[in-house]
Order: sequence, then C-alpha cells, then structure tokens
Amino acid sequence: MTSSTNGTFDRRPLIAGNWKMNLDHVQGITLLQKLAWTLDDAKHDYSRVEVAVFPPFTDLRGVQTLVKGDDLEIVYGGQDLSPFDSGAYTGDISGQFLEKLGCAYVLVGHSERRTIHGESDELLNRKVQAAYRHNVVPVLCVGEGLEIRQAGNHVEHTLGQLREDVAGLSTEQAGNLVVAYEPVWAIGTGEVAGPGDAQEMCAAIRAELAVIFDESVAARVRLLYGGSVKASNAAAILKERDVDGVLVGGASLDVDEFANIVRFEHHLVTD
Ligand SMILES: O=C[C@H](O)COP(=O)(O)O
Repeated sequence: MTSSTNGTFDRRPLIAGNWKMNLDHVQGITLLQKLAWTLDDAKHDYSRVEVAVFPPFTDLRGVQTLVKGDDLEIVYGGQDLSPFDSGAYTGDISGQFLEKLGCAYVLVGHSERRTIHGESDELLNRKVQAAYRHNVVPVLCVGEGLEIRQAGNHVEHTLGQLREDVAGLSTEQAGNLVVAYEPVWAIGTGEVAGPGDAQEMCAAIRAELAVIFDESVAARVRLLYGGSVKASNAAAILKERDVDGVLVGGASLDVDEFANIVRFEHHLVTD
C-alpha cells in the first residue's frame, strides 16, 4: 500500500468481509447493523478506507434495504455470479440481478468455487466478462494450493490463473478490477502467508497486469490479500507496498474483530 505526502493512499484500501455460507437473512442484517454502529462510534472515515461485505445471495435484499434505509457507506457484493445473463440456468444468479440489488462488487473464482465446484479458468473468464456487462466490479480471486507452493511454482501458477481469467478485457475495464491473492493453504487454517509472501505475489500480479494491459492499469488495480487475516496481523500485511486491502473470511463474522481490521491505520500509527 503506497501513501502520499498528504496522508491519503494512492489506491483506497478495501477491507472486504466474505461471509461465505454463514448468517441467514436475519443474522446478516443484525451483524451489518452492529458493524455500522461500531464503525460510526469509531468515527470511521469511509473515504480513506472502503468497507465491503459479501453476504449469501439470500441476504442481499435485506442488506440493500438496510444500507439504503440507514444511508450506510458500507458497500456489498455477491459471492458468485452466472456466466449467463438470463434464461434456463437453474440455480444461477445473474449479474443483472446483482446490479439491480445495488451490488458494487462480486467475488469471482474464490478457491472454494474452484476446488469444490470445479470452476475452470475458462468459466471464470466468462464470469468476469458477465460482471462487467452488468457494471458490477469483479473481485477476482487467485492463488495456489500447498503442493504448488512447496514446489516453488506459486508465482507462475497464480499469474497463469490471472492471465486466463482477465483475457479479453479492455484496459478501461481492467483498471477497475480488484484482484485478491488467496493462498489456499492459508484459508481458514490459521496459517497466514507472511507479509513478505503477500507482497511478493502482489508485486508479481501488478507487474503482470502491466504486461497484459499497461502501466496505468497496473497502478490502478487494487490487490488484496486473503487467508486467516485477523486484527492482530492485518496492519503488518497492509503495510506492504503492493497490498491494497484484505479479503477476510472467518474474522468478518465477528463485528469487533472485523471493525478492528477496518481500523488497521490506527494500528499502523501505534505499532
Ligand atoms: O474469502 C476469504 C478467504 O477465503 C479467507 O478466509 P479466512 O479469513 O477464513 O481464512
């Protein structure tokens, strides 16, 4: 994460909470309301640090109603979308539905979808394209499993995913993209990639974006780290030059823990 002399960041940090398949529609709005109150009490400045949540599909209408009704500055997104726009695709959720529900973002290619649901890079590229068709910014998740890391092929593997998943995007589209690096071996395991590991991969992703698109795209795209992020390790990870945010799973279900991650700048000052 780079900071300029006026104290603002070149790329606004994004702290994102992926609720995964947790919190029904009642629990979801309860947690969101508490989060908003907690951040209000802490006088959180959303113009400095953006806050997003990714609830299950069934929560999204309630989340939209709460965000609109209470004029919250927290933004939200879907955890997945269909590569198709409408029609006979039972169980799929269209990007146009997400757009209509006010989603700013959508996760694409989370490792749990790649591994459990067998989603290929070819499919994920179509999902990325579908998100752009409906003005929902994709948060593209990439990252390697343990065996690939141990073999030392993690950078090559992750950049390969990136290249396939963003194929065919215009530079204008790519400039808005968010990429989340999530080493699969660090997700929900308590194992955290060190800040240096996160920086190594984020720097490699940024360099690759310059090759695929151009330097201005590489400078604009926000890169997140995800994998066992907590309030106690977020500030050190976010200090790294090319890390512009975090994608938080388990810790986003605890309001105080997540609010402390959002307030990482406070820890940066006092560390
Ligand atoms: O989307 C979030 C990531 O899968 C990280 O999950 P985690 O923070 O529970 O390890």
